[in-house]
Amino acid sequence: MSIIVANGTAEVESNLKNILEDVSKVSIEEKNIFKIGISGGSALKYFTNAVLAMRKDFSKWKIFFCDERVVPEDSEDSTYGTVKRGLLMKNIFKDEQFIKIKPDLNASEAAKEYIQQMEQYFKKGAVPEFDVLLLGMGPDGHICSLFPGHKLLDETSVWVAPIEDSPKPPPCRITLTLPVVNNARNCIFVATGEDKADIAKKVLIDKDEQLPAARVQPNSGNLYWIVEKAVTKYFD
Ligand SMILES: O=C1O[C@H](COP(=O)(O)O)[C@@H](O)[C@H](O)[C@H]1O
Repeated sequence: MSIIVANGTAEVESNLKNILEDVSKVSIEEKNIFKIGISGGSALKYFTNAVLAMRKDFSKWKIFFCDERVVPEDSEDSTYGTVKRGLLMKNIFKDEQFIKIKPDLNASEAAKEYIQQMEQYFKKGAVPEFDVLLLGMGPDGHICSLFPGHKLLDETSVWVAPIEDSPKPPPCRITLTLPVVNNARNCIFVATGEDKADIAKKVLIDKDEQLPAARVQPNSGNLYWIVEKAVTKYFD
């Protein structure tokens, strides 16, 4: 595990940019495609700024969602909608580069349909291997839409699961499951702000596996934590 301590959010973004540039180059050289899963919330803002700072050809990128809220695309809660209102409009990516949910389905149907879309990009019968999963961590230690104490944390039978009782609104979402998260070639966390200091200590120092973020332990991939200095307040 690499913990990168950044002085402020601009440094968080530049570290993220550097890692994304390196790993996307490797994936494209090896396979002619780069498959990344992005998270919502604060991670999305850092992803957007990192991408905007890159001057490169993004045509080989395929962008999936680590989790998505089952809401209309024009809702502020829609992660795809937020991307669309930002990066797409700036002509950085084409719409067809995004593998997005069908928001008119219910959560259970949307999760099944998302798996079908993923099957076009990953080997059927094997756990999908993302090149990168960009992860955020909620103040309760949740990742994707996998919350502490929720039964979905132990879900191993599907790649993508529905959740209809998310403790954080909106309640209906779909999420990658932990076996998929831990099969990624690179998991990159970004965590900023003093309000994440307490949970970061529990995850990174105490390694409390009740917390979803502490259960991100890639099978053979790399784990990066890019944290703002304020997040490390209780590390000593
Ligand atoms: O609801 C969600 O929250 C987490 C964490 O968000 P943050 O704003 O505290 O960083 C996010 O990673 C996840 O994708 C999102 O759906």
